[in-house]
Amino acid sequence: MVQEQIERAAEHLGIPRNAVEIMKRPKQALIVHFPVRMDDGTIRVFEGYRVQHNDAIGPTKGGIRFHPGVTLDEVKALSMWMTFKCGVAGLPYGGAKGGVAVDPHSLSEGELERLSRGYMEAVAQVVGPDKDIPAPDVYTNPQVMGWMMDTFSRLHGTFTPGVITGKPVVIGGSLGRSDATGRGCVTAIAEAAKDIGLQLQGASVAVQGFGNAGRTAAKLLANLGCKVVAVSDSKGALYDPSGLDLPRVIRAKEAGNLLDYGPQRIDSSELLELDVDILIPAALEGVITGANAPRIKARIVAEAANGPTTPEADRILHDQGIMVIPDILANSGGVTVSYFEWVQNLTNDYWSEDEVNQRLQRAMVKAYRHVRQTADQHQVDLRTAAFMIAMQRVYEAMKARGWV
Ligand SMILES: NC(=O)C1=CN([C@@H]2O[C@H](COP(=O)(O)OP(=O)(O)OC[C@H]3O[C@@H](n4cnc5c(N)ncnc54)[C@H](O)[C@@H]3O)[C@@H](O)[C@H]2O)C=CC1
Ligand SMILES: O=C(O)CCC(=O)C(=O)O
Repeated sequence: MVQEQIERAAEHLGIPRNAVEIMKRPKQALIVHFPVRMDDGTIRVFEGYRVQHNDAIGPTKGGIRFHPGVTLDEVKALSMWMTFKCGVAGLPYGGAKGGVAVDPHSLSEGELERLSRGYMEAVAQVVGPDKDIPAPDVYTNPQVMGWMMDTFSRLHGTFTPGVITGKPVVIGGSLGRSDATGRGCVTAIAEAAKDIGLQLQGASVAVQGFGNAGRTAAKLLANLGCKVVAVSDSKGALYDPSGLDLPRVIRAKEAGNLLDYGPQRIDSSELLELDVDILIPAALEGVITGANAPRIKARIVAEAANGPTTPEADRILHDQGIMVIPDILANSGGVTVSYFEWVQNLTNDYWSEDEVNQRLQRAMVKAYRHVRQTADQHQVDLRTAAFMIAMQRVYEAMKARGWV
């Protein structure tokens, strides 16, 4: 998918073929196997990855995913999206990603801590505050970042908060980071809504995935007057055309099962095809495909998730006049505030939540407007425009460094 997206953007850019070829592959991929002692005394060996795609612009950056479906190929693609996300957001970073194939929900707290520390110890040689800076992704959270920061700091004998972002605030995390991905996504949606004349007051919203990204996006859109009619997680989906009671949904999710909200349930696959104004895929890749895209009715699809739409589906949505705010723009609020966290760690100067949110707002509006203007100028969709901006920047950095 990402290689096809690169090729599509390259058609509109005058950059040399060798530069495109460099961007189509990650620079390096580390595969590690590390032992973790389980609570019953046995040892399990886990396979983990850290893939660094391109570091022309600066140190690489990107989250760590703990999910049973993680593969090396998936992590490679996610590392590539990170380079272009940082490029479109104008951050001084290249892209990377990490992952372990594991179901963290099947582990005890102690096992999860040993897994997190074991992974960091295994990849410590390739990460660092001026090398590669991890962060949270699916099924990892501030506590996991805290354990990893501690392990790295102990290995180096120096308190090193800048090695990882998304940490608990008390050990150098940034205020506003937990909400940043959803908040940034909502800013992009608000800009897009203005462009197509959609009133957010009363607009209907469906959100696939009710974690860090999806839950915050739902909450903030509800604050803006939208009606959140459907949400889902890995266990199933809720739908109420008159609007879900979000605080009650959140309570059900926090108590262990989203579906305990009530009988307003639908099949998870139906959520994407609901007649809503705004659809937010906020779970995993490849959920909007050539098969279901013709039935998607939303006016705006805002990709909080990475890679939710296949290139074939992209073409179909475009032909249907549906506005897709691409992942590398829509979810770039997370890495933008991660960058703010890293700056705060390196300077020891800590900002208020208001300051973080205001800077995020400015960054998102600027990135969105730049993408929109490029799309209009070249008569391309927003994803192609976002890739064009990012690829041009990466190319210029590679040229300035004498790589091409
Ligand atoms: N956390 C962050 O800062 C960022 C996350 N993202 C992307 O956002 C997406 C979600 O990540 P997070 O919210 O961080 O993860 P999370 O672990 O906080 O939440 C994931 C959510 O997706 C749900 N889910 C899993 N499988 C599902 C399925 N088949 N159908 C419906 N829901 C399903 C889970 O139940 C959970 O509610 C991912 O694609 C991630 O790469 C992108 C940028 C930054
Ligand atoms: O916050 C970060 O550094 C990266 C988050 C991430 O993994 C993503 O944007 O997909």
